[in-house]
Amino acid sequence: MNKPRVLLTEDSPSLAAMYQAYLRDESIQLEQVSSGKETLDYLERQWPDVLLLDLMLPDMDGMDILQRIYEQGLNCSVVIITAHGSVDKAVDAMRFGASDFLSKPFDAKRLKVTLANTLKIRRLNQLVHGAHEPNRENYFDFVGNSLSMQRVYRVIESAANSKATIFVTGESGTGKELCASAVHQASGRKDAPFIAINCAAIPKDLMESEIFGHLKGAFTGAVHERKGAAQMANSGTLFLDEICEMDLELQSKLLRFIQTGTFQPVGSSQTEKVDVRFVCATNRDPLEEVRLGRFREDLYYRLHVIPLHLPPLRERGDDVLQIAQHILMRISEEEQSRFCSFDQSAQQVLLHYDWPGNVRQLENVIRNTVVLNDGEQITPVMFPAPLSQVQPVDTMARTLTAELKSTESAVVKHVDPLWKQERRAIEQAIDFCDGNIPKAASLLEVSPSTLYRKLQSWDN
Ligand SMILES: Nc1ncnc2c1ncn2[C@@H]1O[C@H](COP(=O)(O)OP(=O)(O)OP(=O)(O)O)[C@@H](O)[C@H]1O
Repeated sequence: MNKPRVLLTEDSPSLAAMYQAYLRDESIQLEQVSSGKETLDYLERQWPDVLLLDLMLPDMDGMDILQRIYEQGLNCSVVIITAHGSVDKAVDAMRFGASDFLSKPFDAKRLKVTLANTLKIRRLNQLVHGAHEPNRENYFDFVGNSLSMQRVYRVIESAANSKATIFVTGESGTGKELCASAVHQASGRKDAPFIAINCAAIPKDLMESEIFGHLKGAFTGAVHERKGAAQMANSGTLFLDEICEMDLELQSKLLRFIQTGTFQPVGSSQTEKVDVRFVCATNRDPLEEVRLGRFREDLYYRLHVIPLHLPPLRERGDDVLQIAQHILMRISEEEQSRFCSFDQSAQQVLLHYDWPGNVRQLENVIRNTVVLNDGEQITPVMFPAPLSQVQPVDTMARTLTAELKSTESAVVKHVDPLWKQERRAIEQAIDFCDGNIPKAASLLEVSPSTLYRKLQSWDN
């Protein structure tokens, strides 16, 4: 299990060092920042489980930070640190959702107990919240109510309203773009544009202009000024699919854009600023790509704020049937076909196939079946290969039972006498040892003379 993440906002270096020393042995990931701006920057990128927030900051009032967390509904518990005796402030802070407060000066024990209590209450709240969370049959365009997908829906739901980047991983065809679109639709940005860019599909030379736009005449063929995805996604969400395929040079420009929100269209010396929420996705292992030098480490850490893994279809249990039915109805309508269900055996095939291409492959299989066949109910023979070669489980069970029965009857009907079985075993051992009788005898754990004697008796 991941250790809880705790952010300490304390501008005094000596106090920060002292609190860090107090918490050195706790099982937490502790990070520290020194100003209000650093805290807000951090919260844009990720949420700590607990924020230990000093209210007296050099550049802003800690209450403003607390208020922002409260208004944005960020899922982060806040313990405020107040100057000695400022009880009113503490009361105000509790009104804005602070979980607890620490009045300076406090000792190690007080800090540890407060933090432990806050984490405990947080865990309990999550449990209670989880228990009351409805199990969703669908979520935006997702179909499926498996446990693994409930977790995905929950992460999208809680992260949607923050600006933190969501990094979606998962095999090809698992619904990563669907996920990005759900994040957008669940967020306060839903009325602004959702712009998706596939970093693998656009030629390297055009990618920069695709993201940042270009001025007229910026390069050969740039006959008109053109807006890029960054400008089009202003106030909305920018989805960067297959992010690991992006050229390294462009990765550094993207990093700058993410850090500052500013960029220059190709051919322009003017800087533009936009407000964009990023979601990115890859079907590769991003850390492995970092290790291989194909994905910038700093960009990885900038983007990998809220990781979200989409499980492959084969790990979603019965979801495959619900998704298949949903897709069948859609495709039947598009193709004006009469198909409206799968028979029992076809359902068994769908459930037991491995789906290496996930939902996209399922879609292709269903379209192929609907287009090339006619009827109301899909049966296994209608499926294209390799599905048509998958034996439905009931057929598999019947075959297995038949095989077992034939083996049983073979045992019952053809029991060889012991001397025959012994002879067969000895002959096999001698064969195995290329006629070397002492060796065969040693494998059979008898003396060579026993073998010679038996061989002689069979000759007679
Ligand atoms: N749970 C689901 N319910 C219904 N349809 C789904 C589901 N998951 C994926 N799909 C559909 O499957 C297809 C593939 O989904 P999507 O393009 O989002 O996958 P992807 O992971 O982004 O693929 P790739 O890695 O190849 O880019 C889409 O048509 C999408 O609508």
